[in-house]
Amino acid sequence: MCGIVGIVGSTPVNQSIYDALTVLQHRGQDAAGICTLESNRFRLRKANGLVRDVFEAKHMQRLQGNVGIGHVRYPTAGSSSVSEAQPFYVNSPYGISLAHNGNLTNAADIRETLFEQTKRHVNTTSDSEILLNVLANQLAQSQTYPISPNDIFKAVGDVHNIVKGAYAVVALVIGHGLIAFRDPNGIRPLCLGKREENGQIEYMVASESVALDAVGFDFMRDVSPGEAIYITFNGELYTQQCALNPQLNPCVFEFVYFARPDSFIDKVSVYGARLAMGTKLGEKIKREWADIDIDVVIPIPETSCDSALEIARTLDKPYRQGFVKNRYVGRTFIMPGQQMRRKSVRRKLNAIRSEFKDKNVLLVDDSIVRGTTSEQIIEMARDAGANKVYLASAAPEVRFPNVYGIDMPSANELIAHGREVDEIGKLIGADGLIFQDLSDLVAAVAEGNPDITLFETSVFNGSYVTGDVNQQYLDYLDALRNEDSKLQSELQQDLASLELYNEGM
Ligand SMILES: O=P(O)(O)OC[C@H]1O[C@H](OP(=O)(O)OP(=O)(O)O)[C@H](O)[C@@H]1O
Ligand SMILES: NC(=O)CC[C@H](N)C(=O)O
Ligand SMILES: [Mg+2]
Repeated sequence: MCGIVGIVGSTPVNQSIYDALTVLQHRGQDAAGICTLESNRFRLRKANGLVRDVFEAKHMQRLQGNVGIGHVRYPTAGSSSVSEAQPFYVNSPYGISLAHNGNLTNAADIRETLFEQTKRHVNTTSDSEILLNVLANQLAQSQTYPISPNDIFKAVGDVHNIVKGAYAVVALVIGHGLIAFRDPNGIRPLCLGKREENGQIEYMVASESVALDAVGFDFMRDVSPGEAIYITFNGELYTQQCALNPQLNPCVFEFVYFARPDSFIDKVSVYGARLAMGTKLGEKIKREWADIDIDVVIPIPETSCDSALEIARTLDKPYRQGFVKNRYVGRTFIMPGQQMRRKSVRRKLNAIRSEFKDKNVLLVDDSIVRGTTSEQIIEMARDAGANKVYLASAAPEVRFPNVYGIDMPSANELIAHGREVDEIGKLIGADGLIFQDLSDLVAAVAEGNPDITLFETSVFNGSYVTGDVNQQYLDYLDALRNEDSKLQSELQQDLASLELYNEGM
C-alpha cells in the first residue's frame, strides 16, 4: 500500500519523519526513504528494509533540514529493487523530490508520450517516477520564477488530466515548498495536520492520522479528492480543488485490512468500521448458521481481532486469543512472493492447544485473498485438536484484481476467483465458511461517515471507478505482474544490478 509523510517545520524534521514512518510501517515493509532539504540541497536516504534498519544514526545525522518527505514501500508496480525505493528525485525544473502511494493505470502510455513530447527519460520501471516526471513537466510550463500558488495548482490540475489511477502524493520543490495532492476519486488516503513549535505553525501531511498522533501534530482534516495543498517553506498554507469532477471513492480495503485501527480515514474510525463489520457478520452467522454449534470464537491475528470480538459478542460465545503472534514477523500479505508469504504464516502464528482441543472453533479473518493464511491456520487448528473448524471472513470474496495500489494483479492467484463459497471452503479445508456481504461491508464503513456514498470496491465486484480498466488492461497486468513474471523480472534486475539512484551520502 505504501505510506507517505511530509513536514514543513521550523526545526529539524528528520526524527519526526522517521517516527511517522515507523507508525506507517504496516503499509509497506519492503523499502523506506526520507528526503530532507537543507540550504537548497536535497539529502536523501533510501534502501530496502524496515524503517529501523534503513536509517542508521549516520544517515539521520545527515538528513538535515526543516522540511522533508518520507515513504515506506509495498511495491505494486515495477520491481522491488532499491532503485525503485522512494522518494524519487528529478533535477529539472527547480529540483523536485516525490513520494507516492497508489498505482497509475496508464503508466505505460505516459512513459511513451513523456519521451516523445518532452524528451524526459524515466530510468526505472516505477509508475511513481513517471508521475514525478509528469508533475515536473507541468511545473516547467510556468514562465515566472518563483512560481505562484496558482501555477502550482494549475500544474496539479494538469497532472489530474494526464494520469489515471490512484495517487496520494507528497513532493518538495526547491525554492518553493511542499505540494501534496490526492487523486480525483480520493482512492488512497491523505490527511493534514499542524502543530505549534516556538510560536510558529508547522504543517504535516500523512497517509493516516495515526502518523500525526505519533509526532504531536493535531489533525486538521482529510485532503479532499482532487485537492492540492501547497505549503511554502515560509510556512504559508494554500489549498485548492484542482480536479474538474472530484468524487470521493475511498478504497474499502483500507478499512478491511490496510490501515491501522487507531487511524481515522475520511472521518471514519478504522477501528469503529471493523467493529461494525464484526456485528454485521455476527448477525449473518446467526441467521444462516442457526444449527451450527460453535464453542469459541478465535481471531487470526492481528487485523481480524476487532471484528472477531464483535462476532463473539453478537453470538454470545467466548472470545479467545487461541493463536499467538510472533511480534517480530511482519504482515505476510504484503510480503513480496508467494513462497515467502507461505513460509511466514507458521513462523508468525502458533496455536495454544487448550483453546482448540475437542472444540468447535469459529476462526475469524479480516479477508481471504490468496488463501495462504486460512489454509495453514485451519490445518494448525486441527493439529491442535479442534473438533470442527469453521471460518468467517469480515470481507466478501476477493474475486477481482486490484489496480490501485494493492498487489493483487492476477485474478488466477485469488482463491475466490471463479469459485463459489463451498468450493473455497473445501480448498482451504474448512468445515464451514462464511463471507460478509458487500452491502454489509459498505454499510459498516459508511456508518462512520454517512456522507460517503461511494467506495472503491473493485476487488469484490470488478467495478473500477476510474473507468479506464478493461479486460485488455487486466490481461496486460496479469502477464506483467503474476508470480512467475515477477520472479523472472526480479532475477533479471538482480543480474543487471540497477542501483542508479541519488543516495547523496
Ligand atoms: O488469504 P491471504 O492471501 O493469506 O491474505 C489474507 C491474510 O493476510 C493478511 O494478514 P497479514 O499477516 O498480512 O497481517 P495482519 O497481521 O495485520 O493480519 C490478512 O489479515 C489475512 O489474514
Ligand atoms: N503500494 C503503493 O502505494 C506503491 C506505490 C508505487 N506504485 C510503487 O510500486 O512503488
Ligand atoms: Mg491477517
